[in-house]
Amino acid sequence: MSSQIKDQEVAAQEEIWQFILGFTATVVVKCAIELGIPDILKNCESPMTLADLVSKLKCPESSLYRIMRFLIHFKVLGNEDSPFEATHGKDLWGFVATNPSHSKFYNDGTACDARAGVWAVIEGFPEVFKGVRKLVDVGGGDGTTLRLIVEACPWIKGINFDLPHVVSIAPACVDEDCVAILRKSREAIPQDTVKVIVVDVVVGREDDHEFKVRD
Ligand SMILES: C[S@@+](CC[C@H](N)C(=O)[O-])C[C@H]1O[C@@H](n2cnc3c(N)ncnc32)[C@H](O)[C@@H]1O
Repeated sequence: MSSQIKDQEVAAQEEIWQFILGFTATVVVKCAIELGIPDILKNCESPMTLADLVSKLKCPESSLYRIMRFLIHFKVLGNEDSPFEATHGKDLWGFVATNPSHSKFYNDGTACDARAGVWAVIEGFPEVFKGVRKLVDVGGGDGTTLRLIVEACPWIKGINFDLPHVVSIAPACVDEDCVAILRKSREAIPQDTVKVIVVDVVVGREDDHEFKVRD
């Protein structure tokens, strides 16, 4: 089956599911209003946890969790500022830049995640690395992902691109580079010899129904 026909079939399936389950949003919002959730949140004096809401409404926690997740995901409820920014007065990257211990904690966590997950890409999709001579890991943290890839594919030259406070303490076995080189390389290198490899979890996007590898 051609990928175009497959995409059309997936789109058609999504449309059918939309017809079948399209009533869900209306029902969840009705349920939230009947429970009085918007009023409770509007009138509370300090931030409420899910447990606070459960004890106030005497609802099963798992059901209330699903209702709240739905309302927040579809932006029926929510703040303009992220909770993190509201608490710390800056975004996560600004915060870790001035908190070295938190930065290390964060980098060690993402490195741990990379050690567990990057093999799925190296072993599951080895073809994406064929013909790649230089690989820039954008937001590559302490370089763990890049190091594993370069070890498995020694023909690749790795460039770890991240914020100065992260790159400055990353182990030195990967090359470091700067924003200008990254921007220029995208313009300068011929399209047929460049691959941008994105490995991430995508939530709430039209094409989030499949795990895709894109060049
Ligand atoms: C979720 S972590 C990913 C870490 C790594 N790629 C991995 O999978 O283990 C996102 C990374 O993006 C970096 N980052 C955030 N803003 C950035 C920016 N403006 N320029 C470069 N890197 C940035 C952070 O420092 C962090 O290391």
